[in-house]
Amino acid sequence: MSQLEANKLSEISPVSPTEGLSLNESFSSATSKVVSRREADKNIPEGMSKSQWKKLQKRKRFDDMKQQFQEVKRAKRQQSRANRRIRNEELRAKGIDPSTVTGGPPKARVIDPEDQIPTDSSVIIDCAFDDLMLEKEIVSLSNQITRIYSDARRSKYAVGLVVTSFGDRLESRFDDALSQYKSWKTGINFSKDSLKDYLESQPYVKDDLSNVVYLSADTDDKLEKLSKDEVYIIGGIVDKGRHKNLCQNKAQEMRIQTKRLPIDEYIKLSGRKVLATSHVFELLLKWWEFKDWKKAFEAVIPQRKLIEEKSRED
Ligand SMILES: C[S@@+](CC[C@H](N)C(=O)[O-])C[C@H]1O[C@@H](n2cnc3c(N)ncnc32)[C@H](O)[C@@H]1O
Repeated sequence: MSQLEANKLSEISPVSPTEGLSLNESFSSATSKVVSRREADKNIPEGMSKSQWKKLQKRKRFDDMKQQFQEVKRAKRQQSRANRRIRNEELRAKGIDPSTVTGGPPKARVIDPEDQIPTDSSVIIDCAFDDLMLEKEIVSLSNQITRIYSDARRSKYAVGLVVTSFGDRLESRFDDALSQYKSWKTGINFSKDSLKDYLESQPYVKDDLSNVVYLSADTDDKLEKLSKDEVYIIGGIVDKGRHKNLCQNKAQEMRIQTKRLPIDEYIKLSGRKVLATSHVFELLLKWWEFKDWKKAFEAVIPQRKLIEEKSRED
């Protein structure tokens, strides 16, 4: 880090108004506030009631706090910008293009659907596992779906995107905290239908389901490439590995073929090679872009998890 950058960081380090005060200092600061409020009560302007005066003082305190809060926010923004600059410089020094690394520079803008290249393929996020998740996992899944929608709208390639079995706590979470989803008219279809009912209602799905692939980490069959006219299903669940074979078994019962991503070849993950729903979706989009798994993994999976080219060849 250059001295200039270090100076900048120390200048903007956010400190809350009471941070660094001892308990005694905080107490005496609070006590002095009460005293000064009493003092202030003596200054009630003529013609103003005590409650009007209190309201006015409260408003003033709120405005002061708001200003402090905004300053802290601004400082945090500046700090993360500075951090990003440093990180990008470090990546460039290693010969890595920061735009190819997750969490790199700002993402591409939303692309007009008219300008996206059609892949004639679809992705279904199967969300039939509401009762298997903890509350915080529902929150995580809803955030992942938001990210999936955003990635789909920024991708050069268009895929049909559907969420099936949309209901229960997942729907409530969207209604309560992510209600903007109701205005997502293009790019994603939230369907209450189960996976089975949805597939049956779609003319592009073959009767024998031969153009449908359920993605699962629990199969030996590798997904070598994506093809047009195919439907890829990703399990919409966050389970921290509690429910092994869940989607594999469901697909088998529905007579849908399963395929796994060719992870072993490209990333080092200890144990089962299970990725988050949103990462899998992003990988599919990147495959369409590069037509190459290696490049897709490099663009999506954090650098530290990628197997170095050399050790891979060894
Ligand atoms: C967090 S995982 C869910 C794991 C869950 N226990 C299961 O049975 O699939 C979310 C979904 O991402 C997809 N997925 C994750 N890792 C994968 C891999 N290595 N290959 C193919 N699909 C994968 C699967 O569709 C999976 O259901």
